Amino acid sequence: MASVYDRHVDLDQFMEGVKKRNPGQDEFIQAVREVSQDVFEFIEDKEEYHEAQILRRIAEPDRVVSFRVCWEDDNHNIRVQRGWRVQNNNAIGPYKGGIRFHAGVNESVLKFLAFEQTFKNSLTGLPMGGGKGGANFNPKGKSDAEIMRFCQSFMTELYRHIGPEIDVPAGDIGVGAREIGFMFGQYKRITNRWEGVLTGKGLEYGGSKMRPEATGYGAVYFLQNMLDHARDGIEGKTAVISGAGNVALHAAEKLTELGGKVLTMSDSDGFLHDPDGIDQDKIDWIKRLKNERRGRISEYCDEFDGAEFHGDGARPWKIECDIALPCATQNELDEDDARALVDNGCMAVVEGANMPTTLDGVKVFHDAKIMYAPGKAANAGGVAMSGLEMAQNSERMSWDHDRLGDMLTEVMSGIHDKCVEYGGAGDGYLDYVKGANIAGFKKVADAMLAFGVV
Ligand SMILES: NC(=O)C1=CN([C@@H]2O[C@H](COP(=O)(O)OP(=O)(O)OC[C@H]3O[C@@H](n4cnc5c(N)ncnc54)[C@H](O)[C@@H]3O)[C@@H](O)[C@H]2O)C=CC1
Ligand SMILES: O=C(O)CCC(=O)C(=O)O
Repeated sequence: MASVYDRHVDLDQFMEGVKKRNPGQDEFIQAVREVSQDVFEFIEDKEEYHEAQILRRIAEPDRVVSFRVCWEDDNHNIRVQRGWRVQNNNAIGPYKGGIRFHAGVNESVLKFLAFEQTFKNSLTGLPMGGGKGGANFNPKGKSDAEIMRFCQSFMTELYRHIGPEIDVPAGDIGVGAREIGFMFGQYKRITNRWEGVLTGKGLEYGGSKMRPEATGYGAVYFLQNMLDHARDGIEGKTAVISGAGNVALHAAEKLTELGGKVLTMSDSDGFLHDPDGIDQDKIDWIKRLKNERRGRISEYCDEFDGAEFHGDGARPWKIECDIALPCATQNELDEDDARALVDNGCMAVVEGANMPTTLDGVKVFHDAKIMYAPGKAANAGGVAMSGLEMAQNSERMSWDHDRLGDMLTEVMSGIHDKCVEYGGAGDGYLDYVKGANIAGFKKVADAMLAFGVV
């Protein structure tokens, strides 16, 4: 048995070590395995990466901070939640990544997200390291005042760990413009500093145009690049989308604009199927439902004739489509779902969410040789726009919509190019997972080599 210090452990021995060091952290172990299988192949004949134990170091967060978040609900009950910030790696820039408020948040989920973010941020070409944070707080059904008190309490601890040159959080599930506003206000109050410490801010106080749209639009631009590469296009294609949040709605909007027909959207209660297509007017209605009335997606079927709701947490993957865009959460598309998509003729899967497909599901897509873009490549438009928000804050300027739109399309096609460069499978199939993993790894690894043993 090789020791953990042996620089020539194989993939299985490496993963045994990861499992031992991170007991019970299934999501984190899954994310490390997905990256490691490609990176091991890439570094096979590259002694410098083995010697410096680079992969082992990237898979060990620089630090994980956890803290108590105490707040008072509207009935004057004292509530206690746990908050975290995982600072995974800052080799190429300040830690950067969203904050998630969701009942299912735990250390494993945030470690997997921070690990993935490290490679994603590297792929954007911008100087950002990888981090992620959040709390096991369920915002569903909470009043605005409760959300404000929770955000203020969360920031009252988090502020000491972040800063524009240290770690710059943003939104993620359960954290949108409202929550970023409350957290930014509290940071400013505590520190007496106005600085670009968060991204996804409102336009009145340093936010970037295009940030709300960037993740969903970027995913569709990535799809466009994939289809171009295969000499095809979006016009006339049907799409199945999960989620009804920031990423899902903007992906639906851009797909519709480019001539695609969106058939489904979902939330944790289930999914709606609208065979007539969810057009821009319907998307605007869902935006108001989710962002203003904070209602459930099932209400759509009371409003629009011909749409059907599938409840009990049902997922939309059995609906026949050309394209699938999982845009809700991790592990929402398993092996059976993947098989249903392939059997129904789906030609491309593009991940708006982070790690929405299980490892067995990914294998189904690869075996069937359909186009499959992992989240770290396809949903990088959001964090790329956040990087541009940081740049605008640093130079005290605000760039216009067209300039930012052009930069977003350039970043997405740059990521596609990197996947093409590193993702060739030898038989003509383009393995986007391999391409994204290797290109994302190489930049971070080379920076770490330059620093020596730190
Ligand atoms: N907001 C951003 O800029 C980025 C978000 N992402 C990823 O995209 C995904 C969605 O994030 P956002 O749209 O920002 O969040 P959001 O909070 O705006 O929307 C999340 C959506 O997912 C649904 N959802 C949450 N948990 C679920 C569950 N257990 N089962 C089924 N549906 C569930 C919610 O009902 C909601 O429709 C996440 O995986 C996030 O990490 C990735 C890159 C950037
Ligand atoms: O904009 C950001 O900093 C983070 C976005 C994010 O959380 C993600 O890419 O998963």
